[in-house]
Amino acid sequence: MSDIVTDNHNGVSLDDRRDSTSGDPPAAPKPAKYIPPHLRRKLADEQTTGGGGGSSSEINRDGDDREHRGGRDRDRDDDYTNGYRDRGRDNDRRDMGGGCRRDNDRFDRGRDDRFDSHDRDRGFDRRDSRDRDGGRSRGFGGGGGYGDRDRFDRGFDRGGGGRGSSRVSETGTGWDIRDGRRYIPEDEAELFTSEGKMSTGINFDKYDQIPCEVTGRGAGELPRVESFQEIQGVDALLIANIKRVNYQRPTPIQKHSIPVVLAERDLMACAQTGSGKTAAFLFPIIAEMLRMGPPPPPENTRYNRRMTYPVSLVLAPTRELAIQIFEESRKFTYGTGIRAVVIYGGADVKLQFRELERGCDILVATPGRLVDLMERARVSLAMIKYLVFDEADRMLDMGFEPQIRRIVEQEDMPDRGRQTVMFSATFPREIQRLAADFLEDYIMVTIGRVGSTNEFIRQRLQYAEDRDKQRTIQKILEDQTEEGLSLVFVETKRGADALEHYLLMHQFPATSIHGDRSQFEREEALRAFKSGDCPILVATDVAARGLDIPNVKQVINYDLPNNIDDYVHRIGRTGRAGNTGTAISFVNETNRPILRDLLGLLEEAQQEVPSWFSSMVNSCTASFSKFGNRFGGGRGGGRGGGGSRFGTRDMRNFQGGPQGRDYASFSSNDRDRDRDRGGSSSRAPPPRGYERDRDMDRGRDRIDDMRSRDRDRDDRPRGPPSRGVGGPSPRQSPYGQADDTKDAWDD
Ligand SMILES: Nc1ncnc2c1ncn2[C@@H]1O[C@H](COP(=O)(O)OP(=O)(O)OP(=O)(O)O)[C@@H](O)[C@H]1O
Repeated sequence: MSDIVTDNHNGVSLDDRRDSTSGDPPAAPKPAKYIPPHLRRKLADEQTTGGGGGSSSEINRDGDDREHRGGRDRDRDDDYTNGYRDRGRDNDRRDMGGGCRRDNDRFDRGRDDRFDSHDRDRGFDRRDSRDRDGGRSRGFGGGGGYGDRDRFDRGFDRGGGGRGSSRVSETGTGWDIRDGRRYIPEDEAELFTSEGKMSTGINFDKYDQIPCEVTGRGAGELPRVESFQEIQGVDALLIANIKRVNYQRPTPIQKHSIPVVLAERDLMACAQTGSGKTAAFLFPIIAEMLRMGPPPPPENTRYNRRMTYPVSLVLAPTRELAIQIFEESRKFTYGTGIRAVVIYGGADVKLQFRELERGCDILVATPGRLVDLMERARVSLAMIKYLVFDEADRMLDMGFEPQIRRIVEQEDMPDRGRQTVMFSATFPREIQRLAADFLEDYIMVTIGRVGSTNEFIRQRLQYAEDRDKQRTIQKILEDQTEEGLSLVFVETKRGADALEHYLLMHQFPATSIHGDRSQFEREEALRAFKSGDCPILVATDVAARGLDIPNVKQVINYDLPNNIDDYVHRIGRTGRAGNTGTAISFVNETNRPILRDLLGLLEEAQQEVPSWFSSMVNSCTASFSKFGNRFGGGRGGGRGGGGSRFGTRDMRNFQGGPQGRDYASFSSNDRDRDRDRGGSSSRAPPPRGYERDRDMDRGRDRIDDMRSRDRDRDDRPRGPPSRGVGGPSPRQSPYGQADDTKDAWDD
């Protein structure tokens, strides 16, 4: 196929043009003819039947169209000769001259050098990684079942760039001319700036020691990837971007998830905080988008210029997380022509309209704003091929389930041919139920125990009555010797304002982020925190999930959350990408709902458990132990005791459901690839016991809801009032010995 691409249709092949650049702009002004993916097969057929000339002329005709067109398109080209776009183009030229871009060059014949002898030994063949024919040329050597794909079956690539497909694709991918859009190259230096970038820590290699489990039909046959470069069929542009972000090798969640998505399977993936889940879904999705090329314009509909048809949709619970995923998408799609857009509430909707109108292939959205724009007929989900739920449990927690169900089930999103993936560090049971509705015959990848914390975070407890907390945090911040950022979590918005004020009054450079602050203020607070201008950020749970901020050295739970999953996510803002960090939690009797789970979590992570805390847990939780883990278990996680009972695993394996016959389990420990016994490819029926669990969970949800209903929207004080003057000093626990009188639960 590459022969066809580089065939000389007008005297200058793309190879010639790019190889001859060596940093200089191409000498020949006459454009080389890019053959859109959808025409290549046709051209190949015609060439083999002696009709190559015809095709050639067809391509030339396209080229002539371009040369002779006037009006709007000509204006478009003129745009590229000045200002910002000119700068972007210079970047492109510079890139083409050497460095990454040389590697990156789509038609660089030296690209196979990437497949070193090691790769060859491992049985990876040296096929053209840019083979856009898809079809049967893919695979991991060992056979991951990739070879049966045919993009033509899936309706992609028949129309190439859609409207405007007669234009020449500058990136060579066809995405940059999808929908007749104008391609505006990103500024590489700005995008890949090392400022504020997370570097991997000393523990990065330890991720490989964490046990993993892969379950689901055919789990044992899925390969795992050891390096990004060895994956066949991945576009060199994407590999170059992986180099730019300086990812040397995949993390375990990436090793196991990437092949699942590439194999067109639905996926539920769970791995510890900061272990690289974002790239675990972005990388394979973008790889697939590049391989498939842009889809044709929607059929049987009058094309609505103002309507956007993204191919991938990433849903995230909070605005800041959506922005972060969008920024990552921009990096991974750099130079590919694929356009990512982010939409979220609280921001100017007109600006978001404009961004969408410039073209949108990957849409990152918060559910509320997405529904809003769908109602305004600005976004259609009719062409969604990849659907990602990041931190899906948090979306449910925030009450977004109706919006999510509407987006997935009641609008125009295709049910067939769609791939759905869910990622989180915690997977309470209600999210596994949602998965049963949205995911089809999915693979579940679990790295470590679901909902566990990593051992790089040193977890400490500090007994503090509510009335003593301000003094306690002041002392901690004063005693802090290590440089770095401190993230302080509080329960309510009012509490955030109050603590920020207190800290500022005591000369601590603090800022805050919560739901009552304007979007501008939220983004500004994050910027000041990341840059170190305000190294103390007081936050509600809006900052608990997903945020990846380098140099956060300590997380302080000024108010502990009500459930252990939130605790896991909060402390996961430190100790990321193999770095170390500290989490300090203020504890007192009002934290009863989480105490037992917290004890189990600390023991599991081999953290020091102060004896006063063990006593307190026994004392505070004894009287309601008869309710089992009513409040424990992280919204249904069923923890309540520690050890191996912790966590929610693949429900299909636990409920005596179909898995006994149909589902396989692959674990990094036993590597038993023979356990897959075949199985149906239809949606998994609800496991036995599902209805009963649902009822139990509904009850539990109601209780949790009552306790945590919109902690970020509701300023009601939580828990009993603090004791009067004369209580224990801030740094002293009353639990020197077990106190059996403190066991009443006054819910
Ligand atoms: N293969 C890799 N090599 C080096 N760094 C990586 C790799 N993958 C991800 N990272 C970096 O690790 C950090 C954490 O990644 P990411 O934010 O995706 O974690 P996460 O698992 O989604 O965390 P959370 O559960 O908190 O959302 C990021 O700074 C990311 O750039």
